[in-house]
Amino acid sequence: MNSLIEVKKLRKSFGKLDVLHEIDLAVEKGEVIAIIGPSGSGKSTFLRCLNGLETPTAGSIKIGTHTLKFNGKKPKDKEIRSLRSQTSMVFQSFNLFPHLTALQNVMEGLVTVQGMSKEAASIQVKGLLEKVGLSQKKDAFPIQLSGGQQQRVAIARALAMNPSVLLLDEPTSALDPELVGGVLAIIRELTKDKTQTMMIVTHEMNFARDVADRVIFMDDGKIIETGTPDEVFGHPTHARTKQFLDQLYVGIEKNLGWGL
Ligand SMILES: Nc1ncnc2c1ncn2[C@@H]1O[C@H](COP(=O)(O)OP(=O)(O)OP(=O)(O)O)[C@@H](O)[C@H]1O
Repeated sequence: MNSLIEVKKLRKSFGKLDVLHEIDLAVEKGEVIAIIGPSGSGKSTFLRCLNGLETPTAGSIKIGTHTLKFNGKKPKDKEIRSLRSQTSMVFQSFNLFPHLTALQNVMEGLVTVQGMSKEAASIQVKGLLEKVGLSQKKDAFPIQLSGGQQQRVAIARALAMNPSVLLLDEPTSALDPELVGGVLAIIRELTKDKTQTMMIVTHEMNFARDVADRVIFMDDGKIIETGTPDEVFGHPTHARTKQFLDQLYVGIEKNLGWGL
């Protein structure tokens, strides 16, 4: 079958540090994938490779009809742009432009990357601010918004580009605990119509269990186990997955707040 995303033998090293080891993965259109795993296992690096923020050392990435092969050399700007045009990323730390309002932040890519007029862009994105519950805040600057509201603007901004795949890198990790639920609720809503392909790196296990079609457990730069949420959380087959989940459960028993 022709999958929307096909990653083959993807490797990434930073100098002598091998961070991703031959990752193979196919993702179907409309699939919601949650990527879990210990700190430093390469989850963010993997997402960053998918949208061209990091250049893989070897392997290939196909998204839609574009395939990029990596051989240690810097890819052409045109090739990177082709990856970027199909992916939008939501970062842990929002990364909004401080001098632009919420509405202007959401419009920015349409105007500067896609060359749309400001009038047309503002009409197109108004519905998106509504979707993330922020139409009342369209003229607010990031500093006037809570972290949760800023992240919701960042989600609207990512959606504005109409990406083939939405990449979310620990979207609630930088938020105060009371703001996490609101942002997760927005993402949960987005997963409901099963049209937007999404890959979400998260430490929120309950959330992953709820929204994902498939959970991927990464450790040490490899995909160790993949399956439905019930399979991975309920009946993990690999010892490392079990150990990781057991550690989380011990964390909860000690009330360390792992978001389960
Ligand atoms: N730009 C970089 N230069 C050098 N090493 C890096 C760079 N980015 C990441 N690394 C290293 O790559 C490894 C994987 O990091 P990565 O952030 O992908 O892990 P992660 O699973 O997302 O971790 P976390 O859950 O803590 O965010 C780590 O050892 C990290 O220090």
